[in-house]
Amino acid sequence: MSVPRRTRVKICGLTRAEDIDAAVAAGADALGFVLWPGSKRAVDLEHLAELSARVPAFVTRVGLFVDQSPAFIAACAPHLDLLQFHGDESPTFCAAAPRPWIKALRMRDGIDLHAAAADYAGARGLLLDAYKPGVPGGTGETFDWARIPASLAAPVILAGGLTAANVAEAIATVRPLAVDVSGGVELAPGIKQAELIGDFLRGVMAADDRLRRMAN
Ligand SMILES: O=C(O)c1ccccc1NCC(=O)[C@H](O)[C@H](O)COP(=O)(O)O
Repeated sequence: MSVPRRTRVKICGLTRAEDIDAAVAAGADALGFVLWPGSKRAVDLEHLAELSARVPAFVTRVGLFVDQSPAFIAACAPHLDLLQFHGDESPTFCAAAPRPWIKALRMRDGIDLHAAAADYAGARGLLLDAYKPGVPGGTGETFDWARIPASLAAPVILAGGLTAANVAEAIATVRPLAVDVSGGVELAPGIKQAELIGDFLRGVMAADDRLRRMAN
């Protein structure tokens, strides 16, 4: 009988060395750095280089962009392992990326996830996030996880308003490849709290353990 895989965890919106250390120590699989200057969690290229150098092997460094130039993305790429396109980037734009990439899709009413999965077939995953008009991401809001079809032909990274309190239900509902959190583990935008990060990772591990017990 197959054993449910471990749910991967991305901690996003990191701006401080101590928060990188806390996320790595808690067992995060990926760390997200927001390169979009309109975010309160944004880092610039120089800061990215400094923070990226602190990330150990086997932890994925994710750079997050919103409709930014290929030249800027190329300048950031040496410090990143994975690109997250969080704007209206076309499949052609994404396919030209200098690194493996994931596409963020904001769950606005009427979105056709099957069509999007076909359009962005080159993505290493689809990050499904809450939709809030005028706010590209980091909303701190959830969406109806039941809207995600189990048959979606793409690895799902679930995002949007996740916390230690709701992540188990999110995993049981969606059974995503990974979960992504930003606001749910911070005291203020870009300022993470180690205890909240630990609580979140423990919530993910408890959810996975429960699914394993159910499978046996
Ligand atoms: O985090 C931001 O400030 C942000 C700004 C603009 C585009 C995307 C942004 N974050 C993308 C992420 O991957 C977040 O982790 C995701 O939206 C979930 O955020 P939250 O609801 O706060 O957990």
